[in-house]
Amino acid sequence: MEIRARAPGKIILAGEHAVVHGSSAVAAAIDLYTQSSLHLPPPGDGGAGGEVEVDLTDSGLAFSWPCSRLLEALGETCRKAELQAPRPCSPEELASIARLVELHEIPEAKIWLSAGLSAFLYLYTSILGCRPGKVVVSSGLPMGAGLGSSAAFSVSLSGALLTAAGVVCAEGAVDGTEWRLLGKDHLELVNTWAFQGEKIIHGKPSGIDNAVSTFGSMIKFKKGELTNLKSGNPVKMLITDTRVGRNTKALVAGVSERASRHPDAMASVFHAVNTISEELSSIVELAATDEIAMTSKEEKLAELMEMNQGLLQCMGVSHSSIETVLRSTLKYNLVSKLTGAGGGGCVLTLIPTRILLYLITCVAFISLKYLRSSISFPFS
Ligand SMILES: Nc1ncnc2c1ncn2[C@@H]1O[C@H](COP(=O)(O)OP(=O)(O)O)[C@@H](O)[C@H]1O
Ligand SMILES: C[C@@](O)(CCOP(=O)(O)O)CC(=O)O
Ligand SMILES: [Mg+2]
Repeated sequence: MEIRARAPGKIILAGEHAVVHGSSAVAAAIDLYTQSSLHLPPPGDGGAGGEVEVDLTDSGLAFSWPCSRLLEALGETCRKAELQAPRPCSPEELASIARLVELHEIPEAKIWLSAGLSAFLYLYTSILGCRPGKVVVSSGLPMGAGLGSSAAFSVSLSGALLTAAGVVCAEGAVDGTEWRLLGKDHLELVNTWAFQGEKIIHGKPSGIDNAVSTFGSMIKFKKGELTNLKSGNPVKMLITDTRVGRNTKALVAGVSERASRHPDAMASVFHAVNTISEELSSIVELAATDEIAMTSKEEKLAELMEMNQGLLQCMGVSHSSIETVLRSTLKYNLVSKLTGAGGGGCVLTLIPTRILLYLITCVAFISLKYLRSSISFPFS
């Protein structure tokens, strides 16, 4: 039996980090996905002699554990958890999982994979028990770059595993693709499991990344509550990857440490971010029908993004590579902000309609010129 599930990455338009401390944030799914393909041998095949395998195709590494070894190390977990209400991974269980991951020598340059492997082992053994099987993971998302690869990994894995366990199943088709969607209740369950995976990778996630990866579209998120945002006119964003690697867990912990050193100052910063996210989400929802409204909507969005970036600098999560992108885009009067945990990773630049119209006019002018010269050429 083979089950395939995919989940998208995301951008955060406003509110990263502050959302961990209770502020609102706004995020949107993007069309880059992580896909998990689960292969299960027929029941009875492999048995106690079988293995649990994971093939991480993007990093070119594969790992496996004999089922008997997993059963010995995890005991209770391997008797399968209550699937409708996942329990958090206890520190003892996480330590046992970490020891299982350490059985493999992961190259130093790819040691960051160990958090993903721990999340994999937790999700697999909690949902399917110590049953043999193989998962092949592939992704179009850069890892550790702020586009939510950790959440897309946990969501796609949870989707495939819960489908195999028979507790969720796909319903309607996604327009124009070979993919089918899960119903609302099933998505809720996938989201709850994926959050447990994110906790293993991030330490203290807000839940926004797994929520937007599970439910898609554009959302406002505050203290676990999700509101779908209906955006009349889509805004265009350029995503620049600084290619500076960083780790969300460390950056989130750094902000919490700063908050405990300066509780009042940081509470004001988080409050300001909350106001920005609230205003941004209401602007997104304003149905812009004509050109003037769209322009003023973009101007407001740009200003809010600029203010949010300033507050992210206050939190200590910007980086010289991010500042370079900010300066470069500012030369063209374009506003940018980091997205995700910062410290490197990706930067968003709002591309206003005026620029798009300008580009379209340029392309039209060039093709017109080209047309003229190609027509006139034989006569000249
Ligand atoms: N396709 C994948 N295969 C294995 N691990 C993954 C994959 N995608 C994400 N991860 C795990 O998630 C981590 C990156 O998550 P994080 O630091 O939160 O950055 P982001 O979510 O912005 O990409 C990786 O170091 C790895 O442990
Ligand atoms: C910094 C944070 O707000 C977003 C992290 O996103 P990413 O892992 O950098 O894609 C953390 C969180 O909300 O869990
Ligand atoms: Mg992440």
